[in-house]
Amino acid sequence: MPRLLSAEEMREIESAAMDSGSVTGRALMERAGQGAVAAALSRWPDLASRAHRAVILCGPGNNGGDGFVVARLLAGRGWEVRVLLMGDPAGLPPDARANHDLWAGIGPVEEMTQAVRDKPDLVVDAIFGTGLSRPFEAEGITAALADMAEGEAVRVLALDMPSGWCSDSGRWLGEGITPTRANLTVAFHAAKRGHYLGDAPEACGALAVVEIGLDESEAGVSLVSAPPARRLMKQGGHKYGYGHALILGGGVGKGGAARMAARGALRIGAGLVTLAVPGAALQENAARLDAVMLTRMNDVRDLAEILEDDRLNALCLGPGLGHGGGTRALVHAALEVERPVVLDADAMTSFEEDPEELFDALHLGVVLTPHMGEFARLFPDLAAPLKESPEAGPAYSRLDAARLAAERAGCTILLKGPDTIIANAESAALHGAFYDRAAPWLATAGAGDTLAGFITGLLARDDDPFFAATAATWLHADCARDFGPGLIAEDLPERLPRVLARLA
Ligand SMILES: NC(=O)C1=CN([C@@H]2O[C@H](COP(=O)(O)OP(=O)(O)OC[C@H]3O[C@@H](n4cnc5c(N)ncnc54)[C@H](O)[C@@H]3O)[C@@H](O)[C@H]2O)[C@@H](O)CC1
Ligand SMILES: Nc1ncnc2c1ncn2[C@@H]1O[C@H](COP(=O)(O)OP(=O)(O)O)[C@@H](O)[C@H]1O
Ligand SMILES: [K+]
Repeated sequence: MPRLLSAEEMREIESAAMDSGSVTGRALMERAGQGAVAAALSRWPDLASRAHRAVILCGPGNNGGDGFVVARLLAGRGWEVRVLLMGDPAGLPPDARANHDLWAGIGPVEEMTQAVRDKPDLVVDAIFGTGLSRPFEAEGITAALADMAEGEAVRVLALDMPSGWCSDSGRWLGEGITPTRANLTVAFHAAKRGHYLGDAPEACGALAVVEIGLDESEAGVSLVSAPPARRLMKQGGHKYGYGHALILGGGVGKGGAARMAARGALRIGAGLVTLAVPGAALQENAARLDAVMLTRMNDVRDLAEILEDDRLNALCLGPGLGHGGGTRALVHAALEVERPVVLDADAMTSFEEDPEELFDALHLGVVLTPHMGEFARLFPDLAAPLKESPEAGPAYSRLDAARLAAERAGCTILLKGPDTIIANAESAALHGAFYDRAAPWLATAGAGDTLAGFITGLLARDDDPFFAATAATWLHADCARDFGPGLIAEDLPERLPRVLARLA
């Protein structure tokens, strides 16, 4: 899986390469500028066909240095280029200063005033990249960038990050100031976490990652990519070889969520799936189910009895289960048998008065699948800082919150959203439903129930919670993308055969 870096990890990789003598900072900066120009011309071929007008906004650090390189390269293509600098050239770091001086031999460096009134063909935002450490305070500039990226006439190219967004957290560091936007953001060497977190992906527009000659490394967190087909296909054997998932369902008239989870678990390849519901709800469920089996479970004693069959090797509790003491007792019984368990929705919310009671009972085989609301009920102190405006970068992120939660809970956490984070004590990964993987159709009732079913089905086949959570998340988004507009949650399991066939 591709790696997503923090600013610090990026600086370490860069320093290690420079210390080894394999590359200089100047060379990296030159390649960054070249890569940015190439990415822009490839995205907008009309800009490649003849000379145009550009305004380059350079900041006080190395991001600004990249901007001077871009200015020089565009001028070399015959473009009319204006360069505006924020701050004093004497304060620029050495490589940026050198590129400033090269540009100064070609054209003037103007002071960046509050407003950018020009309407050129291309504006390059090289004000701040990974080094932004304080809130960005220039409303005139940020509003102009946002405006231009919104309109049709001017293309906004951001170097590394649209300025003002924190590249570690994807959060806007400028309370009360209009957030910047770009039409294309070019990241150097690797994408940063902020390209896939929070509201920043939307502000980035499109994302291109350009190679600048640094070696691949294991630093960072994974960006979830397609799961390996070999772990998803069936190769002979008996249905019990693919596990038997048990999904607990709700009472009369409340069975839809669990039925969708059950169907998801079966479609993703669990050998067998059984839905356990109260006696009163058996009939209505029987009328809606065929391949999914049904069993009666009126209370926790029934559940304990059902679980005596140890072929039931993955459990799902939550969708439509109802809040309260009854659900808490079921969760305890499910956790006691120490089998892989997905706890979703009501199974988590039932512990909001005393999350510690839940944490004490969790084990490594558990996957908790909260959306932000549910997360805040179980981990209020970890969620609260995400609601306050950050005062400095790098800011606390959803990734930080999910990792801390996983540590506290001692299991795998899957924090849902367009940016979904999967974390446990050993690993963390981020799935971004952005750019060419946008899946806005997942914002529909029951999408989460289906995801819980996908995870449970994979856990029945392969008891690795981190794999199950990441693979299910990728497949879930792929099903939504494959279906497209008009998606409702029931469609998700029905798209799995196509998505799986494409992977094979
Ligand atoms: N690390 C690397 O390997 C490479 C970095 N490159 C570029 O260098 C950038 C990082 O450079 P820097 O670390 O110099 O960081 P930046 O250029 O992003 O900004 C840092 C500068 O801005 C100042 N600053 C931070 N917040 C401010 C605020 N709110 N108002 C005013 N000033 C503020 C800092 O004091 C510092 O002088 C990357 O984003 C990328 O564009 C590229 O040249 C390629 C290689
Ligand atoms: N705009 C979006 N883009 C991508 N994925 C989304 C979006 N909105 C929601 N999702 C995904 O859809 C699912 C919704 O789950 P959840 O909030 O639990 O809904 P429900 O309770 O209705 O099932 C999650 O997997 C979430 O990551
Ligand atoms: K920038």
